[in-house]
Amino acid sequence: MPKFAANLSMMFTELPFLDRFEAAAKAGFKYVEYLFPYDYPKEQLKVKLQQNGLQQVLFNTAPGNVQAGEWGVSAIPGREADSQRDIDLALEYALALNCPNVHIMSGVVPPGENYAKYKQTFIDNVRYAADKFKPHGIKILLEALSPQVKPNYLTASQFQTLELVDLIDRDNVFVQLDYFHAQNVDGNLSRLTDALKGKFAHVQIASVPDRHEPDEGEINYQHIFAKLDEIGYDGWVGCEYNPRGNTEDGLKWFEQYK
Ligand SMILES: O=C(O)C(=O)[C@H](O)CO
Ligand SMILES: [Mg+2]
Repeated sequence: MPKFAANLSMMFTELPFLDRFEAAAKAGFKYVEYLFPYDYPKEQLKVKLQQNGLQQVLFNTAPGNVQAGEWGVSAIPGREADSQRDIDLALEYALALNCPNVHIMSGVVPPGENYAKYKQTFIDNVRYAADKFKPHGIKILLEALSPQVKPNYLTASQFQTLELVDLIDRDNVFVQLDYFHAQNVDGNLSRLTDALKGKFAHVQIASVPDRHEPDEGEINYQHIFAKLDEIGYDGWVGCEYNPRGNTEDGLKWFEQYK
């Protein structure tokens, strides 16, 4: 049975961020993920996790200057120092929060820029991170984002991310398989899951096309969850969706998995 993690950046947004931990625990979650921890001291987040009996399973490196259109800097040529600073900070948080996975955000490649240069910059920066995280047993995750959500992100297809994982060639670097983006770009989700078997170490879910609860839309998540069990996937499944309304009211799909 999948181990579900509440995504506190998207779920329970009726509440201030720090109150979402308790809400997730009360709703029956044992695991949480969220985009960025950096607005809060790590000690404060650690207490929230402990108080509510939760394990943090994922967060991301810092996004850079979001107002200026950045969504990660690790692929941007000339920003290597910023990338390494973000990676070092992520490692500090991961150690303090005992978090087993960190997603390294690549960034956007503006049209007309030299794609190969961005790709190589990302490969170099992820290798830096992989070697720093390895002694601590922390996995690095790379994600493809569909153009509907983030146009011109370094990778849109799961297969582009898989190629990067192979080129980076470090045994603690994996694909973060977000089925919402995968359905938008690649489709054929059962075969895709087989093709990525052993190469992904975290999953995220949401309905397509509306990115709501996994009980509507064009993806049959009952089938996907059975597929993940069938291939022996033992990582977490992050609920990275925008609730249709009140978060708790939308959690009927989760009843059978508590
Ligand atoms: O947007 C997503 O799907 C994510 O998982 C990232 O963490 C942020 O882009
Ligand atoms: Mg995702």
